[in-house]
Amino acid sequence: MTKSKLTSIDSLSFQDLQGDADFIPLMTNEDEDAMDKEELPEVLPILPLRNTVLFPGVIIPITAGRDKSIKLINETNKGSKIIGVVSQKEEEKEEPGIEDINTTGTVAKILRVLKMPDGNTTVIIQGTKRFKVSEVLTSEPYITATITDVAEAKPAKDSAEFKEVIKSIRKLALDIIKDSPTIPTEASFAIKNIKSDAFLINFVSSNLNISVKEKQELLEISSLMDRAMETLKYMNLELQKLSLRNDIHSKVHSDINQQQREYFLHQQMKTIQEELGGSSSEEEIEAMRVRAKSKSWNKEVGEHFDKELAKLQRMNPQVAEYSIQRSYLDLILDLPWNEFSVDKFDLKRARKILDRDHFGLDDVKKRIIEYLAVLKLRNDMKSPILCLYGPPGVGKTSLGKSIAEALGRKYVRISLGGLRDEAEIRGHRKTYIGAMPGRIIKSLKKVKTSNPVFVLDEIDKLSVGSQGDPSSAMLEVLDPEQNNAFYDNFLELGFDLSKVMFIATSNSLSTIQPALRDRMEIINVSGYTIEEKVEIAKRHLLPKQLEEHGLKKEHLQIPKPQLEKIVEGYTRESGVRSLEKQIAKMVRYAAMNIAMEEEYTVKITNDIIVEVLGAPRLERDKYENNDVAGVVTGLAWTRVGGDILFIESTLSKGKGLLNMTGNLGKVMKESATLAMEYIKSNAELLGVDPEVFDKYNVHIHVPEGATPKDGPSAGITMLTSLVSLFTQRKVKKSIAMTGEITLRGKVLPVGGIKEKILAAKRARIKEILLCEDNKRDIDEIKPEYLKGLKFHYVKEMSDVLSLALTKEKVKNAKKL
Ligand SMILES: Nc1ncnc2c1ncn2[C@@H]1O[C@H](COP(=O)(O)OP(=O)(O)OP(=O)(O)O)[C@@H](O)[C@H]1O
Repeated sequence: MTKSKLTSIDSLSFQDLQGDADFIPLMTNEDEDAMDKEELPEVLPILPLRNTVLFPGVIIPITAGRDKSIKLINETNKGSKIIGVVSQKEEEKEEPGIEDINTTGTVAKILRVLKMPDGNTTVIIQGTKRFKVSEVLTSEPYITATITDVAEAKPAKDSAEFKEVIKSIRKLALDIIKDSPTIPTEASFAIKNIKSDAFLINFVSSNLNISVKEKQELLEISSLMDRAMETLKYMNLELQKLSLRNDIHSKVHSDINQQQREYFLHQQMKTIQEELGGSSSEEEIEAMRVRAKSKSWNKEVGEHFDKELAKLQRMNPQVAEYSIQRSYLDLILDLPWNEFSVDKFDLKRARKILDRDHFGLDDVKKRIIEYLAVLKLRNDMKSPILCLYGPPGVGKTSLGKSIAEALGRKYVRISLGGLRDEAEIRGHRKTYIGAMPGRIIKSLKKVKTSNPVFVLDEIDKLSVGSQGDPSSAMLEVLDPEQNNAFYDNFLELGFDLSKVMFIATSNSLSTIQPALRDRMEIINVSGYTIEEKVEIAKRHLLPKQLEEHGLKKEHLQIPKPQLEKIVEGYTRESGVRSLEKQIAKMVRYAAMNIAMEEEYTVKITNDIIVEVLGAPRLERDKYENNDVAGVVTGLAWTRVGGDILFIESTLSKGKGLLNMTGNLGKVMKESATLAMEYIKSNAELLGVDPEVFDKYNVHIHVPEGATPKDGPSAGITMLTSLVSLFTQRKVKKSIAMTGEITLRGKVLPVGGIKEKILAAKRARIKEILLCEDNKRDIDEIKPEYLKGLKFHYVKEMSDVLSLALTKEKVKNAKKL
């Protein structure tokens, strides 16, 4: 249906028509019949309509502009008010002749004539009956012609089919009105109120959105049923077109709606942010884009970044995800993709730096320089990862720092001690609350180059927890075949670690996962002798502490003997960490005196040492006398380096029970049982009365009961202690031993020799008993470490006993 083709000459809207109640003829079927029966005049003035067809019963306004039409209307309006209305065959014809008009038309009644301010005349006419032009009489001043009636074939009054068709027309008309965006909904009232079937057909036909030619064809159909069917066909078509258009419209509309909504919200957000004084998200995003241009990442990372940035742009800055996304993008921007520092491969300079920072450690330094040489020649980092292994405080971590300086690389360190969660290394997926990248990626972000010296401290203390196994993540980090694309869960991108120089440090090798250990080149950094410690204190620790406390070299003097006293009496360690603490105390003492302006230079004496550090804590002398049977010095290895230990045993009246105390582990207890059984089975050979075993209980104790002790290496010490006890023979002075025993009295080699030797030296031991197979370990130790020590290599327990025990009995020897 249309609103625009209702008029003959100019347009007048359907709405205008509906707006005036007079224009809706509330006709009934009876009115229609009466109209049909009306007598027609023989001759009628003929008014050609340019762009519409008038149907019987329908009221339309027409605007007459042509002279002929105005004249016809004016004259007829004064008289009969009846005219014949026909449509033109071609709209454009200004002066249509008889051949230019259709011969079937509608008789119309002039209802009202309105003179318009623009000079046009608007006439409201109502169709009554169809007619056919028989003969044109005049063409001037307007066309007149004789006409004939065109009978209308109406269906039978009770035709059910016709009734259904009418019903359909009414329903379709209502549907069309509902769907059409241009027809006002009031039109549905008109449709509902039309009582006459023929008028309904004509009214709808008149308003159909079809061409004049098609309307004319409808008018010419004489059978009302046929015309109704034809109208129905057009209506169906119209409804389909409308629903198609609505579909397209709603689709386009919803797209635009969503966009508009977002735009609107963004604008609001921007305003709020500006009000709050924060930088607007747009500026932030733009800044990121600018930064991204300067990055030298590869295409894949670039594309990923662009995608993620677009995601950020679509986000509402007020939601939590926005800040997660922003810090994610910041991380990508902060990471040093393909950014490297230039290596300094001057090996002489490197050696100088290592010597400047660390005293001694010649082997270690040599290994490091060799490593750097390989690096220089190959110029790729696919060489094994270094692992500095040794007791605490021997300078493993600080060596890493010196290596970085020697190479001209940045230095970064992470401590892996007690780390149980795999995510600490590999990061959490972004979807977790509080997700973060792992420590590797975080450190690289901090250090800002892709080739730093990366110290992984305490790699032996990685432990398997409920949150996965961090060692397996470490494997990926350290594997030269895989680490060129290390995947961090948070970063979601592979990062190239192949140019990073990893240096791990460890106190123990046994607790490092075997696969991890395989990937590393182990460099042993064993502890220091007393002399070395004194040198380290003099050259490094003291100057360092003076500087930290704001003092100058001349403010404090610690002579060598006093340094030695501090080392011996107040520290018991392989490294120098607690020595550094004791020196710090001395420096503080000097600082206090100088600040109180009592003296300018403080010279440390033995008395001052006792005043500041208290009485010496470590007095070994009480163990050094050999007046008691059953007390023997053993050598032990612990994670904190080598140490000496004492085995004491006593006899008491009883029934041959063996007691052990001193927090001993299973293996150590087994060693004691073994020693006991060996003595029992060789009693006579050893000069022991076999009856003693049933009359006495034996108690073995290893002092410092709070420290757990374990391992087989105290075997020969226990045996010597027990034989000394049963024979009441003296143990040689200043002798120490280490070695495992078998039931047959063989001595087996043990580990940790280097550390044990250093510990023995610290304890001023003179002679050491070892298994013959341990000789090769001794050969590897620098001769200066061995100065003042005598080694006895043994195979059998009998050798041990003859070397360790004197013939002499102890004072006050027991009679067994
Ligand atoms: N040979 C040395 N020369 C100079 N200073 C040293 C030497 N060895 C250790 N130090 C100093 O001792 C301190 C402790 O060293 P560092 O922290 O490197 O020990 P570490 O072996 O890494 O211990 P941990 O196993 O507990 O990590 C540092 O201040 C270091 O400079």
